[in-house]
Amino acid sequence: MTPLPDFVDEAEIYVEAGTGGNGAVSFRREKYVPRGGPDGGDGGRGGDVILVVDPALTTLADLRYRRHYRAGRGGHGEGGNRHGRRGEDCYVPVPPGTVVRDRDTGAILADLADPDQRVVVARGGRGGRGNARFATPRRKAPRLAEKGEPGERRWLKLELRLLADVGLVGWPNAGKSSLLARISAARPKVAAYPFTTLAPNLGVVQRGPGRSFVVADIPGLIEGAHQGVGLGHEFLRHVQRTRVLVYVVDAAATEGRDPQQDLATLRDELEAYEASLLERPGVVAANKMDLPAAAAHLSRLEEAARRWGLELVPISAATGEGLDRLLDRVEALLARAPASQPLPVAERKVYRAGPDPRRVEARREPDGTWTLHGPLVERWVAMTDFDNEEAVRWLLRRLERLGAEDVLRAAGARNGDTVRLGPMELLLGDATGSTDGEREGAPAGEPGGHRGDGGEGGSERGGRGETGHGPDR
Ligand SMILES: Nc1nc2c(ncn2[C@@H]2O[C@H](COP(=O)(O)OP(=O)(O)OP(=O)(O)O)[C@@H](O)[C@H]2O)c(=O)[nH]1
Ligand SMILES: [Mg+2]
Repeated sequence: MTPLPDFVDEAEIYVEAGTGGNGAVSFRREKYVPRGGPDGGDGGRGGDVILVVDPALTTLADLRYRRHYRAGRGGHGEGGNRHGRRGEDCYVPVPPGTVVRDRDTGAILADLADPDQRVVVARGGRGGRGNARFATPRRKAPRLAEKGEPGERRWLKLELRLLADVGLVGWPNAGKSSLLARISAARPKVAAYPFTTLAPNLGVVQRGPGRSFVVADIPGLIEGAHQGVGLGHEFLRHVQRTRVLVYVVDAAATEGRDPQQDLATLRDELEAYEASLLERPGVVAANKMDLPAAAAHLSRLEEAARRWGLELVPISAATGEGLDRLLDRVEALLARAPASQPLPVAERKVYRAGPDPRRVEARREPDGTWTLHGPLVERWVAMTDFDNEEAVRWLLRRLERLGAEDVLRAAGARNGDTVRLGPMELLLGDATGSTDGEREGAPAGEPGGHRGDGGEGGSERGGRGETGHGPDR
């Protein structure tokens, strides 16, 4: 049998959410009160592992190199009813079209087709409750606090499926590849579709501005494919994702087969795999019409097609005859075909994450200073004790990871501009410069003022999947 083509892109990764922080055992200490009430805060929730669709990605190749993804642990609670901070989430970028399964149960967790979909695949553990929560009228001084719960962990199996609009199906040698080459090569604007590993089988057909669709040339179907014979299921799985089918039939019967029978068996195979495939809009391309033998078969093939409710277009991938008509027809079917259906998702535990909390915006205030906005930024700034040098440094590192400086500069901020973070004012400087250069940019009048930990050169960082390692994973 033909070896499996590099058609299915797969990867297995291990995801582990952060453990919740422990609750604290602590008692208030006040003057003249020998022993105050319990004031141990709760531990923070562990971070989640979140898959994020990144439309710039086209393969799962990156995930084969880095296989373990862990989110940060929640902070421990502290005295004074201070709760631990939430563990940092870990983001794993995946290409559109990624189907996510639990490796061990096989259950489909998500079908990530939308360009901005995000899904939590491992939830962080709950933080433990501090002893303040355990006080009762009878037990005023509880000496116990909960431990944080472990985060979810599991192995995932990721599969990249084609998201082609049109699938070319047919017997080996019917001329599917020739057809694809022809409709892709005939127009100079056609670009190789960027799925590198899948490139030989995918083409973008561009019929005019804004009128393009993706065609998949699917390896030849043979009888028994639905049982896994030949490329079997691999192939049929991809057919499932297309919206329109083109049945490519060798009308000249060059292999000595009966074209009419070919079409019938083709339909049988599709039906046996999944009956609904028969209802998918389709058109029969009677290929090889340039060969004299073809004419004799045409009327019977046409009749068979009509019985299935399919229109037939005679073509020749060799000469180009009939291709415009075929593509017109395909376009018309696509216009009416429903968008491809996502796969049914098995597990309800998985939820869709909200909008990306990492997004940062820079705003220019009326007084000419800059401020940063975004869910994470705002939370962090609110959380930071600006009198604590360590805390401020922590905040700046976080902001650097989010690419805050790039955002500021993209928004028009220049060296020497002031950036306000809570009560602190920073001067934007040249991060690549020497330490001397950095001194220049030291904020004026800020006790123990800081700048973004300059040396780490922000823009390359904080990218793919590298985020989210908590402090003590
Ligand atoms: N005369 C003629 N030959 C054709 C035409 N289209 C394809 N062929 C020939 O038919 C043979 C098979 O073509 P392919 O395009 O490789 O067929 P395929 O359907 O992709 O085959 P598999 O990949 O094996 O499933 C090649 O020798 C082509 O040159 C056509 O319109 N006219
Ligand atoms: Mg081929």
